[in-house]
Amino acid sequence: MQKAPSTQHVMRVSGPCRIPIPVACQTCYMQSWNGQERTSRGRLASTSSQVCLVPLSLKGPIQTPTRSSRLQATPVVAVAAPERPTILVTEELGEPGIDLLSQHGDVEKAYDLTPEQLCERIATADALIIRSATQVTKEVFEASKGRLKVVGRAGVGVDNHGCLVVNAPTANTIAAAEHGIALICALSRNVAQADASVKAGKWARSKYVGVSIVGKTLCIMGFGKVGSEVARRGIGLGFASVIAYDPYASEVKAQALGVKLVSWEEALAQGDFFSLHMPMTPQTKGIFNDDTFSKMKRGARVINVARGGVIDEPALVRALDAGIVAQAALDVFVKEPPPADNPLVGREDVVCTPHLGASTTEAQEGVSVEIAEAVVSALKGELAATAVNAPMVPAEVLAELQPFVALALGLGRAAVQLTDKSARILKQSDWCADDLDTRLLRAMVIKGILEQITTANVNLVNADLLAKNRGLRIIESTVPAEGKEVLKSLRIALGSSDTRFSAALGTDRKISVTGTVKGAAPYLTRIGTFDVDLSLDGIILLTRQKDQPGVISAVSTVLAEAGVNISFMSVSVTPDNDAVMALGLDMEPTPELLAKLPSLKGITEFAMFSEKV
Ligand SMILES: NC(=O)c1ccc[n+]([C@@H]2O[C@H](COP(=O)([O-])OP(=O)(O)OC[C@H]3O[C@@H](n4cnc5c(N)ncnc54)[C@H](O)[C@@H]3O)[C@@H](O)[C@H]2O)c1
Ligand SMILES: O=C(O)[C@H](O)COP(=O)(O)O
Repeated sequence: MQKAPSTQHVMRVSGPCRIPIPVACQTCYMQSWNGQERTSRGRLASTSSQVCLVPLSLKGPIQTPTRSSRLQATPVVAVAAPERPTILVTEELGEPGIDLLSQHGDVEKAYDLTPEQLCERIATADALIIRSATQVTKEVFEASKGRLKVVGRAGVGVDNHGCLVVNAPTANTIAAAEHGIALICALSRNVAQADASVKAGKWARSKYVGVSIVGKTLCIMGFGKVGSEVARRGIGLGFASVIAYDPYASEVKAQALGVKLVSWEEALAQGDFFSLHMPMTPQTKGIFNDDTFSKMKRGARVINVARGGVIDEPALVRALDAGIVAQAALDVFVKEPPPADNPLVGREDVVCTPHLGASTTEAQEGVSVEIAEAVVSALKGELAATAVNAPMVPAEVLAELQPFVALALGLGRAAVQLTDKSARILKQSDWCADDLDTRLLRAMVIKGILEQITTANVNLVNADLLAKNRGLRIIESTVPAEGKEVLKSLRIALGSSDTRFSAALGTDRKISVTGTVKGAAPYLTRIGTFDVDLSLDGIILLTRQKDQPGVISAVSTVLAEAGVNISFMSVSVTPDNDAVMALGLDMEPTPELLAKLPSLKGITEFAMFSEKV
């Protein structure tokens, strides 16, 4: 790809920085590698925004994307970090990824394991990195006995194991699209068959007369990352028209690329070359069946670089035999590798490759880094942008919720340190309750509560399950607030008769703490019925006293004598002279110091909690 002479198109890096993933230009949707410079350690470097490198000649008509088309859904998850995790890699991974993983944990490469061997090895692994040949079954999760925290790549039904699954969703997009194009060309000109024939000593020129692409219609089935890149390249190849079927695709994106979105029936009736790019789901399983093939033009060509299971293989054999499908090119199969008796493999009218879509040097380097960064970030307890078994939160919403993540965690920690029972979360928001997807915040509240009373790693995947297992009932409600903010405040109420600080009881007799975000920092604004104003950071000492002269100085003197510095203070007084004082301390007071507090004049109770866990 050459540098465009002049363009204002800007590439936005949606993943964490420094991952060499292809990113889409926000204006023309062209994907390019986000960074071509190598750092001194050989890694690809990138910046968070850069100029689109796509030559203008390759760009489709330009449309301004809508707000929704710009929103990228981002799954977010945090898991707790083991000190030096063991990372088991069961399939070949690029060296840049291995290097990165080795900086954060002990990497064990163990290729070609049998399912039984995988179950044995998994018992000592905190993270597992796989490619498509490794099946992570229920047995594998059971054999891990809860030690496995994250699987890098893919998995089904793992939510109940509380194990996060992350993948590398973008780094092989271009490679797969290029393979699709390679197969279209190979198919139309019989490249593979002719090559085999020459190598077998033949010179069969008339046998391998091909068909031209010019004047034909390329039909993209599944207009996602790979599909749209095949479409763009298809236009460059000279197809007369490129159409796409994808019930969920953006019209704006299609228009920008010069692709016409059509119905299922129209697609089948109009396509000459069908390039399949939909994921394997219950809806797409065997979607290319007898009925589908019967609706195609006679002599259609089918290219599958997606998943073998979207084609009903016996139906494709019948369609080839009937001449409805003239040729097929298959990179993927229902069972991989295909068994020797798979009738498709031996046919002259079918070109096969062994699941090579992602197999370019560049893509594998990119994938290795993308997955390594995702696994390391998950193990470090950071928000994992490529989690696949976690709720999707649009990037824009995530940006607005982000400051509330620390608040939710802090309030959960604060509330449970004042008691420990079931929780009620009240959100004050200007957003309609249905629009406010706050599963992330709920998970953080649960994490704040549970991490003090269990050793379990709480994350977005397992939070609800762990809460349920601990008998922690979470009730959420939202009250309207004025303004445009996504959230104004959060109130956590814990139902308990077992109160360590009775001033924290609200009018509903529940331990309650309320907070907000000020300048991106979490603040506690109310404890029980007392208004406070303190940053949720570090060690906090709460005292309750009669509002009378000398109490504040007595407490500060005791602290000062022990060398404990007060970083901030907030005092709230009710009309009947009941007062709560909140003090931020630079260091944790000793038990001896705390024992002196009840004897100080006016102090009726105190509690201390830490926001450093
Ligand atoms: N052969 C390889 O080595 C290789 C490499 C990369 C990706 N893949 C596969 O290619 C496929 C596409 O990957 P991607 O990264 O573009 O995914 P993607 O999620 O970006 O795109 C998939 C698209 O399919 C659409 N879709 C979903 N259900 C559909 C349906 N019933 N009919 C039509 N369209 C439907 C979605 O709306 C989406 O736009 C996946 O199956 C992926 O596993 C294979
Ligand atoms: O799903 C994918 O990313 C592709 O099918 C590539 O699979 P591979 O990593 O096993 O080549």
